[in-house]
Amino acid sequence: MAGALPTLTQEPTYQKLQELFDSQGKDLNIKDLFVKDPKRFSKYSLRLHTQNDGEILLDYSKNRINDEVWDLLLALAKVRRVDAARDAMFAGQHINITENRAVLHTALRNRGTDSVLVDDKDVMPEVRAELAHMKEFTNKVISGVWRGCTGKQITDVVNIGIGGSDLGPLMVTEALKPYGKGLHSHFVSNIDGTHLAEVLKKVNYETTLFIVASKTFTTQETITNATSAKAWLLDLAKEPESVAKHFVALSTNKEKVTEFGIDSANMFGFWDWVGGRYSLWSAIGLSICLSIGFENFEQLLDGAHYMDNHFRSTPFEKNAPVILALLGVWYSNFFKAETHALLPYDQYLHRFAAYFQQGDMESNGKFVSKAGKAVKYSTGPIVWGEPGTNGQHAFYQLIHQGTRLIPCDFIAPAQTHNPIAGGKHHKILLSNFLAQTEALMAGKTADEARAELTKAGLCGNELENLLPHKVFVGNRPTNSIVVKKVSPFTLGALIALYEHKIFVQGIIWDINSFDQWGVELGKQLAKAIEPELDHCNEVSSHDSSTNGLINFIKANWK
Ligand SMILES: O=P(O)(O)OC[C@H]1O[C@@H](O)[C@H](O)[C@@H](O)[C@@H]1O
Repeated sequence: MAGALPTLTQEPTYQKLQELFDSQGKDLNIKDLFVKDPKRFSKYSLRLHTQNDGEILLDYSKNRINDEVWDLLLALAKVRRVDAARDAMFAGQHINITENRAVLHTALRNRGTDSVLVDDKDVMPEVRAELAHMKEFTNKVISGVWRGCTGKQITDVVNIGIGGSDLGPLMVTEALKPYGKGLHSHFVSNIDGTHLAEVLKKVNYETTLFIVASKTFTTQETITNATSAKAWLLDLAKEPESVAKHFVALSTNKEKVTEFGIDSANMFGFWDWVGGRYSLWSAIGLSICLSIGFENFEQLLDGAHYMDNHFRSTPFEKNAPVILALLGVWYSNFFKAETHALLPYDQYLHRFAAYFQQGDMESNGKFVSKAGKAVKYSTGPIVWGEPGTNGQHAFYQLIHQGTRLIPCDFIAPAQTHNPIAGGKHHKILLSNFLAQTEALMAGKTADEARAELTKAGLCGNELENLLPHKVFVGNRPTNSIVVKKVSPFTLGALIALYEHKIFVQGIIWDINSFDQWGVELGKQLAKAIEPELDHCNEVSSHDSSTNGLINFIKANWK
């Protein structure tokens, strides 16, 4: 076993990167780099050939890197032993050290014949059995063999879950709407009664299937929502037996599922080595299966498996997740960029950024190293974004002319599922995507702006006053990821690409990307406050702000 690594900032390669950043890296200008090197695009882009869904292009040439920087970043991945860490994950080692668990969402989409060992046991037979159960159930519901308590066919599926038990299924179901098999999908996550109430207004109890999705089956929001949905059903159906026709559970906790009143025959299981935010590939994906059919779900798994193989077997310089991760480290740790924008130019991907807010921020939003020491460098960025072109008319102003550096990933499909108006919409959409990355990189100099204003007839003070506002400094970095079409396969590959990017960054930052203790404190305090809301007396046990808020609410909520 190799010895412990120095802390990141003591790592000689990191220190060399810092020197390089100070001496020249911070001043690299992407536009100049393109002028100097006509082959820059072919040098800093990758084309991944997939079996059946065309190529995936990753263009990372519009970044503030040159060969020297890039070689050192690649060297950093090597000295931080990303390869050994990756192999340990795929081998089922307990890399989630604070929970003493393996991290094996990759086993869920292991489409080959290889076995995957966790604590010396091959988990693949169980994984395949669970997939077979999901397939059987999906086919029964879609074909109408599975019927509601009054004999009617299921038309609506309501997934009740939160966090990883909601965001993935919701994002994928939305992204793959063109592959829908006819069932209407609904998602209830928020404890706010409005969420459930609004969904219940839209559905008929006789034709609705509720999926209670919770890894632990103890999450307060999910259990409360599921209990209210069950009460709604029983109120209308009258018969307790109706629950068996209208409720299924996705969980690792059989005991709690049974306690809730769902027959274990209607439970789809998974395992503690599947993290919540990596669980859409497991039984948690049942609502995806019901939306797009099991064959398409398998395509999603195939796409992710394709990316897993790419990540496992490709040298770092051609390895898409490693490339994205290193660029993120360059901007977070050296340029001190605080955020990272995900900008899909595809309306179907409108929840993509929201999904990776959990994927990235819950994984890498950590301030202590694996050894429990406070780190002295930035870890996970703030992830955000909206689909183009909506974002352009909202926050792109700040990306172009604000004072902060915001590295952006643009994601676009060459083909649309909706080529309406003879493809005009898609052509405009893609032109905007292409123009934005060009504009962010090239900017507009004062001379260019002056020439434009002069041409428009301005002169004198009027021109001089307006001029600085018309300048774009440019040099804003972007990655572009282009797929042929957003299909189940390409989406699976894209999601796995980002999962592995997050993994690589977690290794470089020496943090545990697989726990989420930071969500617990608020839950604990909420449990203490809840009974206080029932007391008639004013509350005085907290700080004066929290007391004031509680007492104001108590005085006004009834
Ligand atoms: O699936 P469960 O057990 O209901 O958990 C839902 C979510 O619960 C949150 O508390 C966690 O931060 C998430 O990671 C998790 O996905």
